[in-house]
Amino acid sequence: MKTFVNPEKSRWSQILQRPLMDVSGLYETVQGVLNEIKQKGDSALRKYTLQFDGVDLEKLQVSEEEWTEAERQVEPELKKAIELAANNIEKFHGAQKTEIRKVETMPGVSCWQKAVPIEKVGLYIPGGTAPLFSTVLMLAIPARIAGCREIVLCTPPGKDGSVHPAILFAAKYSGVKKVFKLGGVQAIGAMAYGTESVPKADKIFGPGNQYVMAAKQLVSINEVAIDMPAGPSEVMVVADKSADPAFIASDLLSQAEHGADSQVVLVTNNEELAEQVKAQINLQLEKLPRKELAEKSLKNSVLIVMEDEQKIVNLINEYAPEHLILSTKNYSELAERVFNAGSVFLGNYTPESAGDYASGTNHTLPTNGWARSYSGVNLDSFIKKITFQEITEEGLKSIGPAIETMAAAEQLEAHKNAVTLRLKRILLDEG
Ligand SMILES: NC(=O)c1ccc[n+]([C@@H]2O[C@H](COP(=O)([O-])OP(=O)(O)OC[C@H]3O[C@@H](n4cnc5c(N)ncnc54)[C@H](O)[C@@H]3O)[C@@H](O)[C@H]2O)c1
Ligand SMILES: N[C@H](CO)Cc1c[nH]c[nH+]1
Ligand SMILES: [Zn+2]
Repeated sequence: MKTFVNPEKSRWSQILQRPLMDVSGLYETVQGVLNEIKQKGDSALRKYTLQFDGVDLEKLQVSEEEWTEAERQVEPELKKAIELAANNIEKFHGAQKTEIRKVETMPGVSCWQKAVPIEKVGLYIPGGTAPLFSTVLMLAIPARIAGCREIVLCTPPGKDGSVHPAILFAAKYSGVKKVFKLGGVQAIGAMAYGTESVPKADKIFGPGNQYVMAAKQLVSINEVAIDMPAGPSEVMVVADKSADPAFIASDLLSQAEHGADSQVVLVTNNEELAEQVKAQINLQLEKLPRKELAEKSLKNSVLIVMEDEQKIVNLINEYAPEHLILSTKNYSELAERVFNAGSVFLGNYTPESAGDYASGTNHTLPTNGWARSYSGVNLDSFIKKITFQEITEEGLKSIGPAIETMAAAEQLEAHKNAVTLRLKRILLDEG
C-alpha cells in the first residue's frame, strides 16, 4: 500500500485513482459477441460459452435434477445461514414499500403515484473467481417483494458445466425458477435480446467484471434498462486511535480479496495506527487462500495520513466509495457529513462483511465514484412509478386558465384547446 501524509487537495484525484483497466478493444469485442447473440441466439451462446468458459453445453437451463441435487449438496449449516440472511434482507427491503398518497394540489385536482413492478427482470450472478450466492439473495429477494412477474437468473457454469449448489439453493429460496448457465457477455446478451431458451428481460441487474460491465452499458443504449455500474469492489476505512488495527486490516483485506482490480483505502489521523494496520495486513494476508489476488489489489491501494477532519470529510465525498467504514470515536457526527458513498458502516463492530452477507442492506452498490449519482440496488430498482390524476369540473375551472395561458405562451394552441373546449362545455352545462 502506498502511503501519503497530508497530501495537497490538488493531488487527491491522482492518488485515489481507481485501478486503470486496459479497455482498448474491449467495447469492440463485446459488441461483436452481442451482435452474434442477437442474430444467432442459443447457438452463439453455446459457441461463446465454450470459448470463454471452456464448457460445451447442450442445455443452457438448469434442469429439475440439478435443482434437486443442489438442495441435497448444501450443508445444513450453510442453509441456515442463508435463511437468516434472506430473512434480514426481506425485512429491510420489505420496509422500503411506500403507500399510495393522494395529494389534492388544488380543490378538485387530485394527483397520486402508484408503484408498479417491472414485469421481467434479468439477474446476473458473478461466478468467475468466487460463487457469489449472496448476490442471489441481494437481487432476487427485492425482485420478489416488488412483485416482478418473471425473474431470470444467469451465472457462469463451472468447468464441469454445473452451477454452484449454493447459488441454486439461494435462488430457490428467493423464489427464482429459471436459471441459465451463462456468464459474461453471453448472459447479458441473452437477457437483453432474448433467445430460443432465454427470455428477454426489461431490466438487467447485477455486478460483474469488465466484460459484464461493458455488455450492460452497450445493451442499455437502446435495448434494455440496467441497474447501475457495479464493478470491482472497493472500501474506504476512516479510523482514529479508538479503532482496532486488526479489525481495520481485516476489513481492508475483505475487499482486497475480491480481485486484483479491487481498491482499498485507509484514511487516518494517527500515524501509529497506520503502522499497526500495515503490520496486521502482512500478518493476516499470509493466512488467506486468496492471498495472491489480495496482494495484487493492495498494490492499487492507498494509505493516507491526514490530520484535518474537514479535509477527511472532503476526501470521502470526493472519492465516493462503494463502502465506507467509519471507525472513529465521533462516527455518528462524521456520518452526517457524508454525502457520497454507497453504503456506510458505523463503529468498530460493524464489519463491511455484515452488509455483504446478512445484515439486510443490499451489497450491489455503485463503484468507481458512481456513488456520487447512483444509489445501490433497493426495492425501487425493481419498480416503476406511474402517476395518476383526476380533475373535477370545479378543479378544471380553477386550474384551466393557468394552463391556457402557459400553452398560449408556448405557442401550442392544441394544448390550450384541450382546456378551452372543456371549460366552454362546463359553462354551457351550468346554463
Ligand atoms: N459492486 C458490487 O456490488 C459487486 C458485488 C459482487 C462482486 N463484484 C465484482 O464483480 C466482479 C466479478 O468478476 P468475476 O470475473 O469473478 O466474475 P464474472 O461472473 O463477472 O465474469 C466471469 C465471466 O467473464 C467472461 N470472460 C472471462 N474472460 C473473458 C474474455 N477474455 N473475453 C470475454 N469474456 C470473458 C466469462 O464468460 C466468464 O463467465 C469482481 O470484480 C467483483 O469485485 C461487485
Ligand atoms: N463486497 C461485494 C460488493 O462489492 C459483495 C460480496 C459478495 N460476497 C462477498 N462480498
Ligand atoms: Zn465483499
